[in-house]
Amino acid sequence: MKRQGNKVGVIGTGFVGATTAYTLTLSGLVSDLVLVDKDKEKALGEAMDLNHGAAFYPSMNVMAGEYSDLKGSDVVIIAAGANQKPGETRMDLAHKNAAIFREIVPEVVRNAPDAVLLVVTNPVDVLTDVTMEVSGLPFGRVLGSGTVLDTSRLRHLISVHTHIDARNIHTYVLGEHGDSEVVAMSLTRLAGMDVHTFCEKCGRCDMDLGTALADQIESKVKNAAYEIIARKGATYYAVALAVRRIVEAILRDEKAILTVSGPVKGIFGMPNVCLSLPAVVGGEGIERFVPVDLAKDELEALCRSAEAIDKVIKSL
Ligand SMILES: NC(=O)C1=CN([C@@H]2O[C@H](COP(=O)(O)OP(=O)(O)OC[C@H]3O[C@@H](n4cnc5c(N)ncnc54)[C@H](O)[C@@H]3O)[C@@H](O)[C@H]2O)C=CC1
Ligand SMILES: CC(=O)C(=O)O
Repeated sequence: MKRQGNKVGVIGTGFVGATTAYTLTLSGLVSDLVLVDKDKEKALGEAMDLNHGAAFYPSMNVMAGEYSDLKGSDVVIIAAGANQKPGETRMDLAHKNAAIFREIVPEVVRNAPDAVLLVVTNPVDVLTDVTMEVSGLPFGRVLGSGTVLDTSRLRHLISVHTHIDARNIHTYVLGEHGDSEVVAMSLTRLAGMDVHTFCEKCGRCDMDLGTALADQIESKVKNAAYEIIARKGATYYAVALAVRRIVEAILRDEKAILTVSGPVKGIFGMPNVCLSLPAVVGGEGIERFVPVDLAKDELEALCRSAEAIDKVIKSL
């Protein structure tokens, strides 16, 4: 009998995987959620805890399982592997997490050959590349959460300074989800206006978004993960919400524009790596990237970001 509704798998039920599972239970998007972790007791404990809230969220089956339980999944989220310790960069995780992905991805594809694979583990761009290579899936069916989180951080910070709802701020962080990412201030729009025009016309902001403030915001976006990890050891709430949003765009075939990570071969003369550009996301994952007009310095920074990712991929 055909299953009614959507089935999602989460591989890795640490801080990120478990919090993502929690956001999905609240979302009403999913009918079947399967949690897989090499630590089976951890996955089982998370499934039990989520099931005990079943009286308070829309009906769904949550189970801890094996890879074979992923059969029929529409989306499989991979959040397994090492996270950053204070002082570590995301790229420092590349070798150990690539080795983990070479174990996980064949199991996922064997059991859920029709699923869209959504990579969250860091370094997310490098591992999206590894997942594409190991899975052999076509363009779009493998995507990384990329800079959807960073873009949300940027929208929040602009919101704080302009007193405008973050959901009404259009802006993008592009490139690597990591140290070389590009805060594309030139693309920022509020009510159709660039930030300077908006601040001039609005007159109610406590500060104009001038260059000094834009630099401060850029630095805060880039250092956000380090700041949080130094204080509480890991980041997970905002990324889980970002992943929930990507899953929503896929399951509802939304054609939403999101800065997910995927292969950018042929765009701006960049090497063929995975990184984030605004992309149209629907039922089959990434449908296409949207060409954007960047300022010259942003385009140069984006190309440097692609080269930084390429260097790490070539070192694997
Ligand atoms: N893309 C993004 O925006 C973000 C990515 N992350 C990344 O997500 C990843 C997970 O972070 P946390 O949940 O904080 O780590 P964590 O250490 O809390 O959880 C990792 C989980 O992966 C499991 N695992 C390890 N090897 C496995 C394998 N071979 N098969 C199945 N499960 C396995 C572990 O048992 C553990 O439960 C890290 O790489 C982290 O850097 C974290 C925040 C944001
Ligand atoms: C850990 C990480 O990648 C982040 O919070 O951005």
